[in-house]
Amino acid sequence: MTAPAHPVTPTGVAPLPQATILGYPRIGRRRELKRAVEAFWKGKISEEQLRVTARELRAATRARLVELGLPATGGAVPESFSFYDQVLDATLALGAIPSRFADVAETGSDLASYFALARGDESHQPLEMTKWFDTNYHYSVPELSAATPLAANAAALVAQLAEAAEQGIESRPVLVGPVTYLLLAKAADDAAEGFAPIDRLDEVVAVYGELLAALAAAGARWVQLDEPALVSDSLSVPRAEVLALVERAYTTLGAPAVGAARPAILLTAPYGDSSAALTRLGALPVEAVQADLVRGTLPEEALADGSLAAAFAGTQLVAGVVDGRNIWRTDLRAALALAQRISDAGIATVIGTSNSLQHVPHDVADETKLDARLASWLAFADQKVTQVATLARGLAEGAAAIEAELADTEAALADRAGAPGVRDARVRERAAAVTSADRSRADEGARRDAQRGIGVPELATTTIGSFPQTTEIRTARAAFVRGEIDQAAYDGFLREEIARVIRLQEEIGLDVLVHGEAERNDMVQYFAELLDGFAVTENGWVQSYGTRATRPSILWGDVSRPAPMTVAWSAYAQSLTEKPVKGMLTGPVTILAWSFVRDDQPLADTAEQVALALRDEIDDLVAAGITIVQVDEPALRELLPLDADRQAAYLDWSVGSFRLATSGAASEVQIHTHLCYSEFGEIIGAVDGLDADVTSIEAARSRMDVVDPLGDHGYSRGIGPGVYDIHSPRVPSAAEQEELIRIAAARIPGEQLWVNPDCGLKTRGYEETVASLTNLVQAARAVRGA
Ligand code: MET
Ligand SMILES: [Zn+2]
Repeated sequence: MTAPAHPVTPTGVAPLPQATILGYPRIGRRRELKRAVEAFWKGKISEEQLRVTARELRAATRARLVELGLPATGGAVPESFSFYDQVLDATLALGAIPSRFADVAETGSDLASYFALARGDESHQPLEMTKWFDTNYHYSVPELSAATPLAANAAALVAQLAEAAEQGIESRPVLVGPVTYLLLAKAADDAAEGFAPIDRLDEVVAVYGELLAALAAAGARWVQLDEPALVSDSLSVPRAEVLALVERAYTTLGAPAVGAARPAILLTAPYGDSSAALTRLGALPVEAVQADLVRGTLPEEALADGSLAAAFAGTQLVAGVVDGRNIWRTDLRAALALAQRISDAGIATVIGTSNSLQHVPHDVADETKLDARLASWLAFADQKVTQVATLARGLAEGAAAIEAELADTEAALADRAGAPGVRDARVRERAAAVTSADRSRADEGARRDAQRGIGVPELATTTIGSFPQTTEIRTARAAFVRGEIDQAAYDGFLREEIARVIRLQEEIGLDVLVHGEAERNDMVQYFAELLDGFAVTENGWVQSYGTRATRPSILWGDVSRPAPMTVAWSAYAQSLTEKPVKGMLTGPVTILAWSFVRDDQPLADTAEQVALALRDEIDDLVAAGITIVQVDEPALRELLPLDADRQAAYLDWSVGSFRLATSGAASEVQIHTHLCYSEFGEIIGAVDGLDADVTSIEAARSRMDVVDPLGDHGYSRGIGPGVYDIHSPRVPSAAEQEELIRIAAARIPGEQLWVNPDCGLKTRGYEETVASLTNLVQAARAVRGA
């Protein structure tokens, strides 16, 4: 026999089964992984013990997925485990250890270097962390230069495949794809001027080729490569170019060198609309392509004229019809109809999720305290897997085969639509009556004059709101939640805490004080618990980064405010001091961004309802003697759609909701807002559009970089660029903070400039906080005196 004339492609590999998901939560149903990893960091368990826990968790996940209906063989079960972060996993698989970590890589075990990259150590700053697409998940940013080593390391992926095989499961390894990996990476500090990580695409693709060969040798039938870069207009290269890069990478990966083998490739495009690219993706030499059909749409024309089917000849299309970003039961009939249309066009169709289920909690069944009726409308990860399996059966055997499930979901959806609280006539009438006058305040000059009475000096010093959340605060809250102390005792504790924080700020000499937010477990959940229309979960944890998880609230109904939420605390704080105390609220966009939000009406409508509740809260704060109110919108940038076409509409409603919340305030009331990041180039117009009297932003790490664009934009109201980086326990000296104030003062007039930290202080300890704020006040005084 002669050598094959063409590369060994996986022709003949069994197609992907008709049901799959892109990934599954990996922190464990009771956050087992978090506990094990943190115990390992503290030296309480050994590396081997941690590895055992991780292995058990992975085994339990695979078994659960099969139990829920994914086929055990054929690659339907994804390997989506990560000790910390999937982008960091790719960094290790590529051996792309930044040069500044070379010493760690030489000495430690793989796992030790992994965590050193993630968290840093005495001699290394950790990799930077930033938000993953438009989610609230944060990944570890790869750092590359032309010299960063690259060497395939498939050991972890191969080991997982073998574990699965031992369980009798043929699983599918998952990796962030090469184009997305490089577009999310940043140039290392030691990289040459002008170097961009994507310059190394061909080399990186070669390493992916080696990884695929190793997986094929270990018996993998399928591999999943995630390329969400395909749906984003917010990357360093235009979207059309991303597609061209993907074509270049996968043309190479799809046709390996003569004689080399690879698993079948599932290329995914989660988190957005890939419809414009789908025909070209189908034509690539890969065996399956996933499209997010929740956020995205189908290319209808190409579907109708047969060109989509032609491109997908020999390629399966994984229809992401089950929403991996939200917790609602899928409308199964609509999802089936959508998948059926693809299948009817002659395309081999697989039912899938829109993205990895890592963004939703494990299981509705773990919620014992949730209202049973609300629970019946929900689907967490496990329920979504079942839905995927059900839809696959419907697609294979016809709708009649799943009629009971279709009817059951329909009944739940109908029940939800008509349930009390989902639509509240009073809330709707009020929202319908909103006019543009409700979104505007007097002009800023008039406001400035009216606010002189508050008595704020030039270069006024303040903080962002929260003071350290001490163990005593957490202990008291936990005791209250468990019913061990009563409301009166808990309130008394909080009043003492507020009094202490006010005294402390007076001693330090700050100009505008805060009450410290000790009563808040979380800046969104606190409001969710007090507003109608929200529910909170017991075990609905979702990974935010590394071992950190949050429990987003569920916004299920029309939102209204049964009673004031913050007034008693703010009024009490104000009663203790002559200085102004800022009222402190979380804005509508941030409340939506950090909750699971109803999917039966536009986000814009929901934001209006939240805004109206906040508007009433501001009225009540002002009536209680508060003269400054801060409405935090740290998530304004995060919710910006990845799709450029949708950005203007988003900015319009998000700014509109903030203005609706704040414009009821008389000119004498000073409205502040806070955004905790500095890259707001694309949204600077929107930040201006909020029309807040004062905006505080993060700026210390970038050394006030943001001040110039603000000046260029002609920003004319108050601005507080942070001079104290609260992300580390380090105490910035007065001289250092003074220098930053001077950089800003060179560009921004003193009466516009505020002096404050980058963000809230809740994660800091008291000792460092007091020292840093004392230096901050001293720095401001030095600049004022000059
Ligand atoms: C993530 S922004 C935090 C703002 C809030 N007021 C705080 O100080 O904690
Ligand atoms: Zn912040």
